[in-house]
Amino acid sequence: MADHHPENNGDTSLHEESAQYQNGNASVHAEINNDLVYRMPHYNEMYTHHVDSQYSTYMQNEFVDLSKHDRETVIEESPNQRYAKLNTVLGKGAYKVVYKAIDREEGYEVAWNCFQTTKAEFNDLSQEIKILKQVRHPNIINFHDCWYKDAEFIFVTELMTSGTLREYIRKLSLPNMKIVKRWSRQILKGLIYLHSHNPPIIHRDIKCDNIFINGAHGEVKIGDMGTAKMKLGKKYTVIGTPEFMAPEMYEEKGYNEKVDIYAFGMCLLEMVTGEYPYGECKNAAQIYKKVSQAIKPESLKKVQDPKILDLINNCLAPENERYTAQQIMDHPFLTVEPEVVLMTADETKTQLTLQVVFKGMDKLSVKFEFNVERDTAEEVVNEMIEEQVLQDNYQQLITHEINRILRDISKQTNEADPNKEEHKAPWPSQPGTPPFHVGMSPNLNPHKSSHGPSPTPINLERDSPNGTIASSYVQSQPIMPNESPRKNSISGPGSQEWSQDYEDALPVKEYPDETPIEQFVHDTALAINRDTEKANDWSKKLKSQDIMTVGDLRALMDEDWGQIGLTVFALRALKNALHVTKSKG
Ligand SMILES: Nc1ncnc2c1ncn2[C@@H]1O[C@H](COP(=O)(O)OP(=O)(O)OP(=O)(O)O)[C@@H](O)[C@H]1O
Repeated sequence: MADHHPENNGDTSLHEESAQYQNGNASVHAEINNDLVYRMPHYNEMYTHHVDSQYSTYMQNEFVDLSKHDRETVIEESPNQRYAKLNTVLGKGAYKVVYKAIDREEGYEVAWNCFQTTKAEFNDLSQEIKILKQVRHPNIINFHDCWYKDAEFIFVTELMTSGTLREYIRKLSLPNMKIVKRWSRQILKGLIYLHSHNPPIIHRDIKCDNIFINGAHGEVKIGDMGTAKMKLGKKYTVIGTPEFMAPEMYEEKGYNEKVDIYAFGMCLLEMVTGEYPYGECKNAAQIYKKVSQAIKPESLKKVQDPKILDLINNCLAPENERYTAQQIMDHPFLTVEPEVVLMTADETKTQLTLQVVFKGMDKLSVKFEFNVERDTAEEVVNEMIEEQVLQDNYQQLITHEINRILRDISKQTNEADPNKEEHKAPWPSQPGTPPFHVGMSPNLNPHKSSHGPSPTPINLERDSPNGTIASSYVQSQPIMPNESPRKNSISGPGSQEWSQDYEDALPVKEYPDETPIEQFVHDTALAINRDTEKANDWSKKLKSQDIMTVGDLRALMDEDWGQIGLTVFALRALKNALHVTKSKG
């Protein structure tokens, strides 16, 4: 066991004299008559020096060696016999011992937490327990059941398979930004949920040791929920983990859920630097001094990325300036860069179904058809932007992504058949080649695509037997838990949506041939949630081609439709509306 020496380096701040300290990674767990109790945050480095002998019995100098447990056996059962505790210790903290257990009803492995306390303190927790049982969120460790037995408060929670975020950070040395973003978003989702509770649920001890990982799916969940109050019930006052404590927590003026945001900022700092915040401080007193003087951790100087720096600085700002969890989620650092994935391709790899996916976000993904011989990435992306199914800031990225897929396909096809001329496409050949600008399109077809001044006829019917769909897009809703995927749902920007049978939304009245084109266009645009401005734009384009009435539109030949200069989406809507009015009228 490592020796613990009280450190005194001349600082005269609070608690200094009695500080027991191992190194910068220790956490303060308790304050006993002004004495602070520290422990190493990682149980495998358990050098806890607990003044409270009741806990020090199992805390001091223990190292959990899971390899000793070569055979798992049931050693205890819950009063209702649903949960069976195994002899495998998952971990030990300053307060809890956590065992693996089995939920016999569901067949899941669960975590059996043992927390020493008195019956009176347990009874005091009834309100917290009630709330904990209601907390249900994919990014918060589930609380299943609890009871009191032999001076222990025992509670069963969801089991996490891959340890804590802190251990993961150490394992990966420095996680890449993609992982940091993914973890952060999951933590924030949990915090948004907790803070939107009425009254807000404050975690009070957010830190990388209390955030758990399921490695197989990269799931991240906030743990150690509600134990702040339990720890308060001890005969000393828990003050949290100083490195992660907002300044207002040190004061006795009260605090709100923003303390979790401050702590999240410190977690983010640890994630991006791999360093425990305030590692330069030798004890909690020094940390307290810095925090109270608004001096940020040294490791913050290592953060180069201006977006991350801005975000962390905001989290560490004074309470009234600090962002909410939702505002952090909307911060530019955490906005997700979408990817384009190839969903399906026909045998000749000409007709593709592609999808813009915002991974890990509740953003709508956009699915669209792409014909390699007729469409270009630029045109399709521009069209999606014009139709407001894609934000214009993604223009370059999505164009680049589509071209990347086309390059891959072209490469594969050439490898399979090097003599096949038409697949020697002029796609950008270097991975880092800037995306094409409009007008520099890698169009394979000398007759141009379905858009613009093209002599190539387009068929706007989705279920066209000859499959000559140009680029229709289908925006699909994110699949929420307990919700089955919506089939081919089409939605406009935001939450406006129209379903696959959107024809029902189209105008039903029969439009006589002499109906002014504006009226028909306006009704159609409105029915599919497009605004008046869009309708006017469509009408203008139609009129510029001398299409003044519904009769003029009906008289158009297929190839004429391609000359109107409207997006495929608009053309489809109008054509379908004509078809619907005819069939319904
Ligand atoms: N749900 C869980 N699934 C798997 N392992 C867990 C779970 N909860 C806790 N553990 C393991 O048990 C260890 C001790 O838990 P924890 O850190 O929450 O205890 P604690 O006494 O509340 O400590 P602290 O107050 O410092 O957070 C953790 O480090 C982790 O390894």
